[in-house]
Amino acid sequence: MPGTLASEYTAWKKLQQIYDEQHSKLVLKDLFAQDPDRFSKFSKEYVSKDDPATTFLLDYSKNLVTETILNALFELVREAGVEQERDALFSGKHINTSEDRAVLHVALRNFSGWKIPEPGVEDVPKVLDHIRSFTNAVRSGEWKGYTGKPIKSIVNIGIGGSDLGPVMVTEALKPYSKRDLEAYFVSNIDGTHIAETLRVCDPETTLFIIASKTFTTQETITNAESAREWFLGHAKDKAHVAKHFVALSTNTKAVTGFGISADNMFQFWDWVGGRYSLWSAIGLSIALVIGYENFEALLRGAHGMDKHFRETPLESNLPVILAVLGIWYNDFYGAQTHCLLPYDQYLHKFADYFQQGDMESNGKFVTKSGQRVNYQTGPIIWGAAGTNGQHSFYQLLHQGTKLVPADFLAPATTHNPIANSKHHRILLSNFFAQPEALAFGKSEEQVRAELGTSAPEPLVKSKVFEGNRPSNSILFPLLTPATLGALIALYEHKIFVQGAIWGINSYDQMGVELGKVLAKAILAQLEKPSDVKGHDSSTAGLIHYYQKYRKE
Ligand SMILES: O=P(O)(O)OC[C@H]1O[C@@H](O)[C@@H](O)[C@@H](O)[C@@H]1O
Repeated sequence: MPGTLASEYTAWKKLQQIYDEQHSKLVLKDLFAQDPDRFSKFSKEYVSKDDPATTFLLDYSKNLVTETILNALFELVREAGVEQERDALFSGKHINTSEDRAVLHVALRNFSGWKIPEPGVEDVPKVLDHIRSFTNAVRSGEWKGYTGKPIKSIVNIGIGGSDLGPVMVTEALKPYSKRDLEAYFVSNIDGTHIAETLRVCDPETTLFIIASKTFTTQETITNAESAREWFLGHAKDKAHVAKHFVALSTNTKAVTGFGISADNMFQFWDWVGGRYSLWSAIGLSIALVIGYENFEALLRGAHGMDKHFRETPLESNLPVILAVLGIWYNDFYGAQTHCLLPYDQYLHKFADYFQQGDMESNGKFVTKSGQRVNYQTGPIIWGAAGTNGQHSFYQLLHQGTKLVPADFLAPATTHNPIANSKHHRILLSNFFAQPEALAFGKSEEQVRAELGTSAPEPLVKSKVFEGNRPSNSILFPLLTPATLGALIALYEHKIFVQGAIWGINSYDQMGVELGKVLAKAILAQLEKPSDVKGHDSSTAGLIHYYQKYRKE
């Protein structure tokens, strides 16, 4: 319930007691040995009600849980009022309380006609139509640049939620992309990012997409201004901007002020959070790259998961299951991080994307009612595409001193079955082997048997894998737009459930503000040492050192 600290719930206290009494006895090897049905009990197949081809298997049997623990976790979900909060989300209640906003990314992919009484929702189909017609015009070559040539490159200029979703999805769905349309993404204020991008672009055939919800973000506006300057350096006439610059924003005034006409603006609304915005106009670059039909399939895939989340009882509700498992490790085992490990090169930006999705949503220490929490909230999200991670940080996952719960994701079939799918079989053998190794390890006896009795003791010890390290596995037939949509929505709703249990507002991002304000003040002081005022000696010392070397 809003206003209650999670640690005050009866179910939370019960979970603490269970943890204290049982955790040393929760050994995966034993749990599997004791119950031959463990896999079938603790795995679920998702099949979209709208499209049975959108399906995946979630195996959560390799977690340090029993039915009793899961039941206590579901009790926690009920006691925290997550179901009521979920209904509030879908009905457009202003659950982003600090900003007094609805949270309606689900309205951007609402193919069931759910009634959501929030201004702007009725305009969603109009914007989708705008995306469709513009995308078709650019992809067919009908949309021409200022010298009459079709568009060959698009440059999305945006940061955070206005960058990471399009980057992740266009990478993930590359097999569906128009290969003769190059897509670039410029986010960093570091001039290197825009400079290196412009170096390979031709002003006659490049379309700039300025993606910013607020249209005030310093990085994006500065990069957009530099892009416009570069463009006008070639095109000369300002009238040509209309053929080469479009904007994705909620802020019409700032967009037209920048010189982009309202006709070239794709609208969205303040109820779309930046990190939940790839489904909105922010997804224009995705639609351009994969085509409108595939973009819609992505949205439909997500909508299927919305339905599942809204309608499925807690015990079978996949986002809820992932959320409570996360809570169990984060709040009772004291795990600090959560690892996302897609065994799919196309998903190599998946962890980066959910780093913002999860950490900006749930990295909060006050509840919605302003109390300081006395428990851990959002985990640190990290990860890499398999098998690269195996040759890098998996050492710590297997033998380090930290508990790192992990999600493994993989497609059963590949878009690139080269060498008769030999690569893919090797990839998948690793996808199956790693969770097994993490869970069951290798005992000292096994090591001794392998090395023989004369093996030095330190060598034996160094080869032991304690095991008992938990993971989820998600296996899907093929990475299609709809499957990707379902997977993203799965994690979005997981984040929602966790935030609701912790009682925090998952939809504001106050923590990004202070640094921005300080940077603004410092920017005005960078010229002369005598301007540097009001800082601690460390910050002042750093600025003074910079000033010794600064060049125009
Ligand atoms: O889309 P705009 O408004 O440029 O914001 C871009 C990003 O800015 C950051 O400071 C965060 O607030 C993110 O949530 C947001 O996605």
